[in-house]
Amino acid sequence: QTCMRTAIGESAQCRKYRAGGAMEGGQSSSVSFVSQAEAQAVDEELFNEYRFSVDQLMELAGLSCATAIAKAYPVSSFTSNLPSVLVVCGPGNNGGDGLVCARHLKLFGYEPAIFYPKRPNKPLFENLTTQCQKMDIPFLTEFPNEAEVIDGAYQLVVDAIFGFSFQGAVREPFGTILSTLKRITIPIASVDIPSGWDVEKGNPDGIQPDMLISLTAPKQSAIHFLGRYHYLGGRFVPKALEKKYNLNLPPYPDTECVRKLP
Ligand SMILES: [K+]
Repeated sequence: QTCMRTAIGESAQCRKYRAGGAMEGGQSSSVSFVSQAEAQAVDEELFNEYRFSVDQLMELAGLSCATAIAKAYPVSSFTSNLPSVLVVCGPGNNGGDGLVCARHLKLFGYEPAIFYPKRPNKPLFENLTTQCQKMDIPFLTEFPNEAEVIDGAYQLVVDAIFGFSFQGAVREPFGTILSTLKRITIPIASVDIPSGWDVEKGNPDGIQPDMLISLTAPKQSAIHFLGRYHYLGGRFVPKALEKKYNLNLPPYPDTECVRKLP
């Protein structure tokens, strides 16, 4: 199957929205909202056919997240000198994006702290962890389970718990973490997908982030995103791959690694 979108047929139209207006020749450009299977197929192809390494794409993904956060919540917009950001990292690559994002946030002048309860036993994640430690980014040993404590200590939470491979009921310790994150009042910026949301259907009872950074292409659940800032990041998709999956990615401005979506 060369293009899974073909199998989705007409209904795919419902999952597209206007992002870039009309293209040359009168054809409209609208970014596609991809299914979980499509997101995984694009991911596999980037690694297996296009020969990218996970480290490469994770670096660009995490940098995109930090860049989008800096655009939506500039350091100068906070009253405290160093805006503190709690970055919650999950057990897969979404968590890896969170580690990279934290490192870039630190370089951008934020004061990140990381909670990383389930660490994969792989050099990639160990190296990302060491890089953060050596940049004096603290790792919390316990999650503050009172919403008020988080509200008092931080200005923003980065949700890098689950991405497009999330499935089924949330297992601990992430169930407790997500139920606390539902009660905080400071904004949440979600990496790729609001954690705990079904990748396609969303989750009306889940966390409601203020910001979503869709990586590669928005997933179908992004239709249910009601926050203020929706950004597209991960400017690494080769044109042929974009065409094969009819991603219809809107153009990024000049050399930017992110762009705002309506
Ligand atoms: K996430």
